Amino acid sequence: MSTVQEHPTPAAHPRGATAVEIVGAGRVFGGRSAPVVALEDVDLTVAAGEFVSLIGPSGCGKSTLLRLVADLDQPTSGTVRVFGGSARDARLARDYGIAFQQAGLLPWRTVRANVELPLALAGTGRASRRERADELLAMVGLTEFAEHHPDQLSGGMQQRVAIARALADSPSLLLMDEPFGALDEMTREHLQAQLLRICAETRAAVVFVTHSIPEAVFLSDRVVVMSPRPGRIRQVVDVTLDRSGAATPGSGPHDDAGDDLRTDAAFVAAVAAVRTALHGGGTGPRGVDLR
Ligand SMILES: Nc1ncnc2c1ncn2[C@@H]1O[C@H](COP(=O)(O)OP(=O)(O)OP(=O)(O)O)[C@@H](O)[C@H]1O
Repeated sequence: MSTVQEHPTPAAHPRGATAVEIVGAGRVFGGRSAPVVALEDVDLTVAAGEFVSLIGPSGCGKSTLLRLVADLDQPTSGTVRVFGGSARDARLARDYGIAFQQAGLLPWRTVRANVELPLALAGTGRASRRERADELLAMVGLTEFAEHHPDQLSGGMQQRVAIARALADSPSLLLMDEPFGALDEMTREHLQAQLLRICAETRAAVVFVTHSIPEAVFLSDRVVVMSPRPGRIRQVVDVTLDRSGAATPGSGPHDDAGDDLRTDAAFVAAVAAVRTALHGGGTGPRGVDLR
């Protein structure tokens, strides 16, 4: 099993301990005649190293919120700060890695060259780039496909390449929009466990959009439950699980999928808490301590 241990763990980000700070953010699409209020008055702070998932009904603004953080779109009201600066500065400084629903690979580059791209942009030398890309391709199970081109891979395989690319430069922040949505269940659980391990090693903060309640609970320190359009934060569920087992490399081929955690009573209770919040039951305790 490949790990990312030989890459240095980044110290706390030089520009501050808060990865993302969103204050009063709104996004209205369209003209005055038929405006679509995608987001309204969203406040959210993600600490450095924190894993936060966004969950909510289709069209509630999850992707829009992530795009504001990535500086792929701008809020019509409120502010978005990333590591204390503007979202634009963070984009230009390549402070974050992104893995979105569409893999977005460059079709003329090989799989390995796609994974190497963030490192090439950062000026990393050829040998180090190759070593890192091969390590990540092993992690996502695509070693044999390093010399292939994206159109020779299935959609799920392309998505795994995109995840490897997002991790290549060990970013302090990962922005992920349903990155595992197209994968079969076994691969999905394997990559969830790998992602936990990577986050434990690199202390990267993650903002993760998903439709899967178990996935959100398995991965997250906090699950942000959004309401139907106009998207607002309905409830934040704090999830306190002991993930040390799931985040530690195992010795067997299948013992890294966090199976123990997923069958734990505390995990099941957290899933129920998020489900209740999603269905509108926001009257319970804000924090759910399940240790
Ligand atoms: N570029 C755009 N122009 C107009 N409307 C948009 C645009 N992007 C998003 N919207 C609208 O904003 C709302 C939120 O969309 P968004 O994609 O953020 O939702 P989502 O929660 O990510 O949905 P899903 O779970 O289905 O991916 C939707 O009503 C969508 O139609």
